[in-house]
Parts: sequence; C-alpha cells; structure tokens
Amino acid sequence: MTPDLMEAGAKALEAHRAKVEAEVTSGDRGASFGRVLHGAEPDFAHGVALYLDDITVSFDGFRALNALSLAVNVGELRCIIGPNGAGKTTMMDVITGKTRPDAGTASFGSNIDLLRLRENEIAQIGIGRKFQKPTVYEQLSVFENLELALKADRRARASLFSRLSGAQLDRIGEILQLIHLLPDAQRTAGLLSHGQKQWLEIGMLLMQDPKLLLLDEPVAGMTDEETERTAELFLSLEGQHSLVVVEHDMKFVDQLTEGRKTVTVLHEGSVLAEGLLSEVQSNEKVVEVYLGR
Ligand SMILES: Nc1ncnc2c1ncn2[C@@H]1O[C@H](COP(=O)(O)OP(=O)(O)OP(=O)(O)O)[C@@H](O)[C@H]1O
Repeated sequence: MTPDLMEAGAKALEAHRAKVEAEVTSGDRGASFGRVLHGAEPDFAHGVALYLDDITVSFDGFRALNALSLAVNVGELRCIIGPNGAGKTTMMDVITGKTRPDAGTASFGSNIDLLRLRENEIAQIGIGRKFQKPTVYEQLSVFENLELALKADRRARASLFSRLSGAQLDRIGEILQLIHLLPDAQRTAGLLSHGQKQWLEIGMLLMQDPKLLLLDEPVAGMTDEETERTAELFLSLEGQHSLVVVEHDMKFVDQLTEGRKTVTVLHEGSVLAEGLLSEVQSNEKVVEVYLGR
C-alpha cells in the first residue's frame, strides 16, 4: 500500500471511529440504540432457530406475504428460491424488523418474539443480514474493515477505542482465513474483486458471531470459481450458524444442498413447495410458476 493510501485509510478509520463514538454517546439514535438486551439469549433447546407463522404483509392491499409459515432449524442451511416478486426480500425484512407484518408471529429460538424488537435489537441478539450489494468501507484495508465490524458490535462496546486483544487479533486472523482474504489483509477494500468484497462483508458479519445469517443472492455477479468458493464457505459455517440463503442460481443451490437438504420455494407470498432440490424441480406447480419460465 502506498503511504498516501495508508494515510487516507487511517483518516477514514479515525473519522468512522469519531462517528461511531458520537452515535454511541449522543443517545439520539432512539432510546434503544446501544441498549444491551439483558436476558435476551435465544433458547434453541427445541432445535428451532427461526419460526415464522402465518405472516401476512400488505402494501396498499397487495399481499407481499400471504400467511407465510416457515421453520429453520438450529445449524441448518436453508435455501429459499422463488420467482421475482415471490416475497423473499419482504420475508427477510420481517425477520430483521425492517417491515412489520399485519398478522402472524415470528420468533427467534423458542422465546424471542422478533415482532417486539427494533432492527438494531434484532441485530444485537444475533441475526445478521447480508444484502445483495456489497457494502464495505472501500477506503479502508480488509483488516480495518474486520476490526471495525468487531468494535461496532454493541456487545463489545467497552473495547470500542481500545487496542485489539490477542484473542481479537486471533479471531480476525481466523475470519481472514475463512473468507480467503488472508493474503489481502492489508489491501484497500475498494481494490478487491466483487466476489472478494462479498466475502469481506460476510466476514464482517461473522465478526459479530451471528447465530442466524440471512444472505440475499450472495453469488449474484460472482465468477464460477468465486461461486464455488462461496459454497465451500457457507458449508463450513453450517452447523455453527443457521443460514438462510435466498438465491436464483440453481447450480449454487445444488452445491449448498448436497442432494440432501430442504429447499423452500416461495410464490405469491407463501410456501409453494418444500423438499429436496430434485423434488421441487420436478414439482409441477413449481415448474409452472418458476422453473419453467
Ligand atoms: N414497499 C413496497 N411497497 C409496495 N409493494 C412492495 C413493497 N415491497 C415489495 N413490494 C411488492 O411485494 C412483492 C414481493 O416483493 P419482494 O421484493 O419481497 O420479492 P422477491 O421475492 O424478493 O423478488 P426478487 O426475486 O425480484 O428480489 C412484489 O410484488 C413487490 O413489488
């Protein structure tokens, strides 16, 4: 990295730190910002990570979600497919608190009512969301992006402006390895390929150790090789995290499901079919509304 770039990166990091500090201390982001949710640990004893029941979302009378019910098990990697407008994004918006449903229930573990929590509180209890477009701090290095993600974690607020501990450095190293960016740790994030930026953002989410990860079309725009590596990455996360992956790329879904995992097909805001990829691909209703297009 050139001295200019290093200086620019350091300045951007400082500016971001100052902004985060102002937000944390000002309290004007709403009463719940930075609030630690005591006793809000999800209870996964029953094996269910996410449970949506009879969720309906209407926009001016149009039902984007129509009595949607869905359960994702702890440690499960669930792929959700469906044609454009099926309600996949709206479903993620409900889970993350961005959209409030008109009816239904949504719980995280057996005890946390997601519909009572705000977006930042939902992130804080361990639900991480990756939007389709990568959003990394382009002017900072890969390492600095991960460092920021670690320090922006509300649960680690005490260490926001302190030096990284040995354990934190180790954690960043582990994540760098996992997302295949160890050799690029000091590289400016803006210089990474599209696929690498996506991995970095996933790494930033992982720094906060989410229990449930929601990933919206993570391989859109990736090369075949990047897509394959992303599948390997997700498979390595399965078990330790629950993952919900919304995807149109059937080859990728095939890699992720390994011929044995459940795929959910959404259509018109409800579950149209659920089963192995091979089963839903040969389901006539699915072929009609989606795969046969
Ligand atoms: N804020 C909104 N106001 C009005 N209609 C909306 C709004 N958000 C979504 N919709 C409509 O709800 C339906 C479901 O949209 P959604 O984005 O959830 O589908 P999707 O399955 O994610 O589609 P895609 O695969 O194209 O991303 C669509 O018909 C969409 O136009």
